[in-house]
Amino acid sequence: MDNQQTVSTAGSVSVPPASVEKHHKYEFFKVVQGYLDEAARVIDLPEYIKTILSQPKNEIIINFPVKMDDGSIRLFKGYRVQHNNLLGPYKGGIRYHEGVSLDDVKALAAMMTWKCALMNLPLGGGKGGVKFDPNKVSRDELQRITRRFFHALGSNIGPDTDIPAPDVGTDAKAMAWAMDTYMNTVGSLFRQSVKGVVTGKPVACGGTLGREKATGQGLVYCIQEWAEERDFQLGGATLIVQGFGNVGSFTSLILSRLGASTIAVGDHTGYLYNPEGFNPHKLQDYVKKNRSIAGYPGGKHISREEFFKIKADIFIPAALENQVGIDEAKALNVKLVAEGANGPCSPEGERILIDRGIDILPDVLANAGGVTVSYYEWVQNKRSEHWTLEEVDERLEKAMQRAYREVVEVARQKKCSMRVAAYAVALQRIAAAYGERDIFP
Ligand SMILES: NC(=O)C1=CN([C@@H]2O[C@H](COP(=O)(O)OP(=O)(O)OC[C@H]3O[C@@H](n4cnc5c(N)ncnc54)[C@H](O)[C@@H]3O)[C@@H](O)[C@H]2O)C=CC1
Ligand SMILES: O=C(O)CCC(=O)C(=O)O
Repeated sequence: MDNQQTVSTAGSVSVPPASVEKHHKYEFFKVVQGYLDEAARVIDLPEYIKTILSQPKNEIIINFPVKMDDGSIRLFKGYRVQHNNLLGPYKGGIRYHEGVSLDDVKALAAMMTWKCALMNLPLGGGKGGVKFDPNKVSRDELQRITRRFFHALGSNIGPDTDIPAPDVGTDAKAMAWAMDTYMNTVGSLFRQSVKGVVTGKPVACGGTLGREKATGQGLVYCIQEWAEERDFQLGGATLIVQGFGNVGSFTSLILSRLGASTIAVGDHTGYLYNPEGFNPHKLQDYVKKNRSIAGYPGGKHISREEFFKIKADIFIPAALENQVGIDEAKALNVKLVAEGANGPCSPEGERILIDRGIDILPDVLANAGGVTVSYYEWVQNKRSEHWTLEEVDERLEKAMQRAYREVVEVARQKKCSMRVAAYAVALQRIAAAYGERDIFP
């Protein structure tokens, strides 16, 4: 295969040439590093640990060719960033999106390190992505892109090395292709069945019950904790939801069972408003068939600006990073922003929300249900077990409640934001592990 790989391993092996990435307008990795700095100050993190965590361990960039339906060969750029594996194998999703860049993937990989540590999972942080628009390729092309990418990743991933999962633009089907590719290449060398090389697989090929809805389910458990603390009734509450893919649609659906209604939704094609509330089942089915909310009957078309001004109780950002900047934060007319997406609020946006008294459930806590159930899937694969949905949900509920309460307690003690507190809890766990190892004798 005609693949080019650039692998850098901090402190050893090869140092890659200076990044050829175009300078990204929103420097997501810098933003995440800013939160790391803040949390490090709050807990007095030893400087050497901050130094180690300030860059990922490995940044893998792969240019790989794929045959398209018209017979042409197109070159794709894929990334896998392995941020830290102190607590366990690298873990994190694979994103297919036209905007994917090394900077984004680095930021998202670092966030996986904090998320797994916060949830007390024996996993580290990683993230991957391929830069293309999955809505503009056929199903067959999507399969060939996935198989070529995972073939090229080769033994850089593995059930005890680095375990990918779905993220924006990927789903259970993509994970089935990924697992099959791995099993027929690297896996076959060891003659081993290695289902645990990816999570978020279809249940029929080793996935767990409850993973598809897990991020939305975890977000709802978190929102329920917030509601209980505030004596806020979710029955009758109103939501606005940006992004109606996996996370947005399941959050809307699960909250509807608690009596909350989604009155506005938006995605990459536009925004819709329905003061009577959308039917989340019907809308989810429509999006599964049509790949977007475009053309869905029963809602009034509104602009993005109008969407952010709608009066509601809760805003669920479930699309991409940097969606709530200064203007959106000034416009939002809600009590709570529950971050389903990773990095939806810019630091400036967050500051304005806090000043306006709007609560924020930060991403590394709020959307950690996905990776937590991915961990359950990995454990089931290792033990050759099948857990019931009730067992998965019960464990997830307890895990989210524990993490929520821990973060609230640190935020109270240290008088810091929930986000900084979430980072602080994660960093304390990482610092304890580094401390015990005496890595610089
Ligand atoms: N899938 C998972 O288990 C987890 C996902 N997340 C995060 O949640 C967010 C959403 O992920 P998924 O639901 O998995 O992806 P998805 O691909 O299923 O859905 C993404 C949604 O965002 C919308 N979108 C894309 N660009 C947009 C734009 N410019 N403006 C408005 N909407 C736009 C899409 O139309 C789609 O509705 C991402 O930030 C992801 O990293 C976080 C934890 C786990
Ligand atoms: O389930 C996983 O391993 C990854 C989830 C993920 O990518 C995320 O939490 O952002």
